[in-house]
Amino acid sequence: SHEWGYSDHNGPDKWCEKFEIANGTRQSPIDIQTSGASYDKSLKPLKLHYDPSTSLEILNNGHSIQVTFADDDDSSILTEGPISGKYRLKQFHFHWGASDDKGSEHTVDGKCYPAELHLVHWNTEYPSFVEAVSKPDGLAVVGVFLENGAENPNLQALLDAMDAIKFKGKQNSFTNFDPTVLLPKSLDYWTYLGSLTTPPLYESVTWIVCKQSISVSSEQMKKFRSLLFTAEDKKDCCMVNNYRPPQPLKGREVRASFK
Ligand SMILES: CCN[C@H]1CN(CCOCC)S(=O)(=O)c2sc(S(N)(=O)=O)cc21
Ligand SMILES: [Zn+2]
Repeated sequence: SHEWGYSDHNGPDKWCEKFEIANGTRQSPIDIQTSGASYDKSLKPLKLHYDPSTSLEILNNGHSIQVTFADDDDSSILTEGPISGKYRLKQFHFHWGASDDKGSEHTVDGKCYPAELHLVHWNTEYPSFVEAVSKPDGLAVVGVFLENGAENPNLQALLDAMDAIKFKGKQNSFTNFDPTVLLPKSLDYWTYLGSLTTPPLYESVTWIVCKQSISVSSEQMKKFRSLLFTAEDKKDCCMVNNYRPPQPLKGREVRASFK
């Protein structure tokens, strides 16, 4: 089938042809206009407890690089913050640009970052991830901006694993990785109700976007850009610009956990 992607012929402007919800009322990402975000003192600090023994594999799924986690118990969970109940970590992945001036999905007062990390969690109120993924309160995704700066040693394990999964469909074991090392010092966040930023674009995500970024060097960004959208038997197409641009806010409220 005519698979969605990020090129002119199958990219974000075309997704509405197969996924009508692309023009829905709670689509993501958005531009976070800091002046429009209201401080909500009832918002709790984020509580993230990750067990490194739940990390399983690193995968090139043809859209991004993704690390998947065992989610058959509550070892790696997100609680508190803007959510009620417990959400289990399922996977994390990234979005990035062809150059350092773009690549993030969310923007802050119009500022783009070179990359954005998404930690995807599902609501254990539902029996499984697949059940949760399409429910209005099914997912909670923590977004972390990667900002140009010093080399980030905490990305090294990921970067070293990339050589072996250059092509779409490649995966390798990726055990004992603690995603906590990818979080910024401050867990101050903005939160709003949105969607998956890729097809099927389900409006099922409570977005939790960290105000503080983590660093990535230009050299490290070049490593992300050495990945391919394409499989080994196809013509090479560099995995870059795998981000959806900001979508209309349509009257939604964006709350801040900080003053
Ligand atoms: C490439 C497909 N990306 C999807 C895959 N999943 C959804 C589909 O699941 C079907 C059972 S997902 O819930 O893991 C997920 S979260 C995000 S994002 N960028 O909004 O954090 C995208 C996606
Ligand atoms: Zn994402």
